[in-house]
Amino acid sequence: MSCLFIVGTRPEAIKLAPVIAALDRCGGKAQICTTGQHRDLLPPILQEYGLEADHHAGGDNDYPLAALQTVIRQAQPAALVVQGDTRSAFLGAVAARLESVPLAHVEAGLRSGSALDPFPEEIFRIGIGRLADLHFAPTAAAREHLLTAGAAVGSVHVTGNPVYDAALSILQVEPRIAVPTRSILMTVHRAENGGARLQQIYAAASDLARAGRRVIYIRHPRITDADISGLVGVPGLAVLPPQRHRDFLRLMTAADLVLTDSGGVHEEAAYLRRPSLILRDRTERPELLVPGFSELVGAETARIVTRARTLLGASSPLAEEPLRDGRAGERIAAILAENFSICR
Ligand SMILES: CC(=O)N[C@@H]1[C@@H](OP(=O)(O)OP(=O)(O)OC[C@H]2O[C@@H](n3ccc(=O)[nH]c3=O)[C@H](O)[C@@H]2O)O[C@H](CO)[C@@H](O)[C@@H]1O
Repeated sequence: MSCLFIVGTRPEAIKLAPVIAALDRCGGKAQICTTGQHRDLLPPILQEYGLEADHHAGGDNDYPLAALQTVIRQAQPAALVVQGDTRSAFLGAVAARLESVPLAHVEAGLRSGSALDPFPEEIFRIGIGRLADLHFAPTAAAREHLLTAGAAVGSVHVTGNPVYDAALSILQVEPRIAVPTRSILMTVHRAENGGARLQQIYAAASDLARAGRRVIYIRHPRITDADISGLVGVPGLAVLPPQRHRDFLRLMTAADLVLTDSGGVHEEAAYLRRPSLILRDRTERPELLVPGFSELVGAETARIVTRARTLLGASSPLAEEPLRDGRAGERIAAILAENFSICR
């Protein structure tokens, strides 16, 4: 018997790679199904983690529900595994239910407190939470959210988040990038940070660069040339294409501050003990916020610049977290194996 993993985006690949590797170590079979969601970002990350797709549900269709159902019928898995809050994960969850295949959710139970922010991710998370049979919650708080929403006690397992396993393993691999010091590393791509908000964030980055900080902005495919036209020629500000995970984490390790609206990057900044400003109005990861070290700042230029100056180079007050031990993938794989007789 096998588990079928839906992997539509870069972060799903990063966070599921440790689970797939752990299943592999116990002799279990994992099948991987990609979708067309991150057409450009996904292949290099799969390659970096030594993963190969067994199935593809997508083509030109952005909403590949029927294609996912066809893949499930071909693959005949004992269970389907989705991760996080992407469109691929949500459609995978719906397809599993329509095909009467048990559904497991990795990174279950995160909640921002508003069904529409982050949009559309919170809708997808809540929806998957209603559909899943097994929930792998990264924290005790996530478990509580699931129980409050009516999940059965025995269906929720607090496992930690495999994002930390991935960081631990990929940082063992030799980087291929020159890493500047005294820098600010920035990523922005959430749907809610478009238009005027994006330009406010860019204005803050430009101010910090002009004041003598080296700002490294890693561009996401969602960002257009027109979006970044105002950043061209700003002294001290470099716009780089998406990086391999090992290189991106090296840039983060050397940075004095991380500016981001990405949930995964927020988690990694906490893990690597780098101060961070979260360019959002809400987060589903409140446990990572610490005044003076990791703060929610929204998208207003003056506030970002002021808080950045305060947090630059701050040292970490975070305690060691028992579940950030690089073994979340193992814990999840063991529960999958036990429930679905996957491992020999
Ligand atoms: C609302 C929200 O926050 N939802 C999240 C969303 O993911 P995200 O917003 O965290 O996604 P991104 O920012 O695209 O990826 C981040 C990963 O990419 C790596 N990276 C980055 C730049 C680069 O040049 N090279 C890299 O390797 C980086 O280190 C990190 O690991 O969906 C996930 C899946 O369901 C969820 O888990 C997660 O809650």
